[in-house]
Amino acid sequence: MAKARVTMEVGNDSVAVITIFNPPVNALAIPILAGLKEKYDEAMRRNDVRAIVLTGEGGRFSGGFDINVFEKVHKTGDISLLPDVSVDLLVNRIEDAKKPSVAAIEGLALGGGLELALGCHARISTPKAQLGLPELTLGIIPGFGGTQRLPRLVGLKKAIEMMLLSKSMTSDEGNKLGLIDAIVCAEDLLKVSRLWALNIAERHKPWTRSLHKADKIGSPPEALEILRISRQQAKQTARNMPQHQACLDVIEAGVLNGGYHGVLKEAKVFKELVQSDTSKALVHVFFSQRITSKVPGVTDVGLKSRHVKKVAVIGGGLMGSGIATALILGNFHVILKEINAEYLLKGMKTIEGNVRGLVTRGKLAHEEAEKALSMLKGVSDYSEFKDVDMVIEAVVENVSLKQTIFRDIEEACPPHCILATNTSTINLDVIGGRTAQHRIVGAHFFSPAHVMPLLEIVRANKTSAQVILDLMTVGKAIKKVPVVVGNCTGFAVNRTFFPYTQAAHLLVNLGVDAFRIDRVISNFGLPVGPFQLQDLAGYGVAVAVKKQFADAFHDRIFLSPLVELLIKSGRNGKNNGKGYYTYEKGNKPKPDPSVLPIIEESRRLTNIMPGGKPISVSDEEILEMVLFPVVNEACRVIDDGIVVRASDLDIASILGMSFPSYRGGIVFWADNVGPSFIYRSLEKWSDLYGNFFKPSRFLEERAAKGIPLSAPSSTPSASRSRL
Ligand SMILES: C[C@H](O)CC(=O)SCCNC(=O)CCNC(=O)[C@H](O)C(C)(C)COP(=O)(O)OP(=O)(O)OC[C@H]1O[C@@H](n2cnc3c(N)ncnc32)[C@H](O)[C@@H]1OP(=O)(O)O
Repeated sequence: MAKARVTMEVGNDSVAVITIFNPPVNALAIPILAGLKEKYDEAMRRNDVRAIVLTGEGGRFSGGFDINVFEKVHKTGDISLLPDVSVDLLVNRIEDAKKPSVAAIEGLALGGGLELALGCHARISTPKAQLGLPELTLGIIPGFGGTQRLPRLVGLKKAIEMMLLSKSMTSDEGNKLGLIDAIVCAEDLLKVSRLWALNIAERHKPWTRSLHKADKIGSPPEALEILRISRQQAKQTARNMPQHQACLDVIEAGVLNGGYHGVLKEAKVFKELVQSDTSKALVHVFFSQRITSKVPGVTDVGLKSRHVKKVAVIGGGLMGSGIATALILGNFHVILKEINAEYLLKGMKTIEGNVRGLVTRGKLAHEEAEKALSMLKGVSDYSEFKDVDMVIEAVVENVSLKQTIFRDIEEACPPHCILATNTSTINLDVIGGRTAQHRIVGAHFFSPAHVMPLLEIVRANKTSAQVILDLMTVGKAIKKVPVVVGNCTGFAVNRTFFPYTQAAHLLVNLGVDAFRIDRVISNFGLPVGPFQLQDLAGYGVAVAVKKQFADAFHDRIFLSPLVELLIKSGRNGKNNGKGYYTYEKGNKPKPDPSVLPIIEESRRLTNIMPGGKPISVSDEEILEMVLFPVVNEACRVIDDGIVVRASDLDIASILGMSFPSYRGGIVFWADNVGPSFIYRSLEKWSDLYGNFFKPSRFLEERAAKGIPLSAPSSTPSASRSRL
């Protein structure tokens, strides 16, 4: 690969074009920043340069500061690896220079990339460029002056929204708000930018130093009110994360004491946050998410994905209609099959509702919705299956029904057609039976399928690499993050998190309050606790899943009768408005005290409270007793080779189970807590409360040797891997 560099060319018009070259996103790596300083110094020195145009090679301005540097800081603890850019380059060399700069933006300008552009005296962009400051998603704040200059260009409210929600804007919107001075086609970008730069030099166009602008941030009382409201909102939406409040503090410093003061404070806070646990976790997530698309034996063997145009979805229930929605939104022709006209109509209506709901919430344009719906066709037999490229079966979790369907579709579909099942727990080898095994694959979506970002792609013994690659491509096209996993009961995510609900039930039967457990877990950062989650999923799912796991992992199951007792008493969770909580339209779910006698009945039946008395545990112990068994199962999943690498399980836990991303995922979090502590705790509880807590061999080994759970195994993976 060509070396990262910054070039400068001076034209006959006396404009120096400084270009960043660091594919694929022109990240601002240390040598790039050094190159920029050097070229700016040269441009200032040279008498034949009157103005500067700053741009990026290859259709992208810049994706921001090189995130690899943060990773290095996290690994070494050496904060001096971060260069001084904000004052040294942005303020001194660009903004306060005696020659004007114009940013010529194509494709994207994100993070430090946009901040470079903000330091310039004008910005010209191509249509549809993506402009944003997504630093908070990395646990940090903008560090090259973005917290100060963006509010001064687009207004405080908009800038706060862009930074706190990491929401980018298009050049069109930027143009309306004052971030972008002109929009031109890519062919004209440099020509117009050069002229613009010269016009600034000749004072025909304004020489704007955005750090010194004050007209868009309002009076201090107005600004402080906006900041107060934003702080309140961030308290609700960004619990347990320091960067949101820190960002608002830094903005406030600039509002009250001037932009330059704000820049200095920003630089200080930026460095502190880079060293925070949140940043370590979120940078880990950034790279781990990208590495999921590298699957040994699939993406490194020279295969090209085949073109999938038409997909059949079997089953128009909650999952099937969600999957069909995601597919039509991704521009795939979809055939939805149901067993009769009534069910079909219901499925089609759900899909329509999903799509129109996006329009109502402003997430989809009306025309896009109409186009998506035109890609959908409902059928009640297999006659239309003769030219489909992929089938995704999404019927109820019934083994014999699924086996029949797979026999039928093998006959009805063309030989190249991929045969996928959306089962969430059933072993693929059981479903497929004698079906052409190389074509069978698991396409495990998470509910609601058109919203949740994870697609677990399950590779059975004989699934071909081509089929995996094709499904990965389809997954990406419908904006999912595909994670390829091996075949076993529950696959990677549900298997890992099965002990989560089990542990919660065990604790309740030991006398701990169910609502307290839910509170502890949601304070930790999961959106809802295990009992509310059970309410949301419906108890039918809980019963079916328990059976699957009891069959597969009988050595570590806790059989609580509680869900069956709830069903017997006429409860079915959110579905019928009655679960552990009560559900009324427009109100938050409320703990239902009338569930307590049912819980008592369960305790009486299991009779596991030591001495018949509830155990006494702290909130911290509750958290550990629920999550350490999950870590324990994660260890088995890693040890069995169900995931390619431990970090895949981090991404799967975040995107499939809503494990808080700022804790880095289940394995990353466990390594932070310490395998040895987790091992000792599980061992203690297994002595007290039984086999459910028994530490796995993998955890025991790692704890004894002091090796992180995420470290690659020394055993050759080929002997163990199910992938
Ligand atoms: C001081 C400053 O305020 C601090 C900062 O600037 S922090 C950085 C802020 N910028 C960001 O957060 C943007 C991060 N990047 C992205 O969102 C996306 O990569 C993108 C929208 C730029 C491109 O997306 P897409 O085309 O799908 O490509 P994607 O697969 O994500 O990335 C391509 C490669 O570029 C790398 N990359 C992307 N942005 C990078 C960055 N800022 N630094 C280092 N590497 C980066 C990715 O790791 C990936 O590497 P790989 O091919 O080895 O896996």
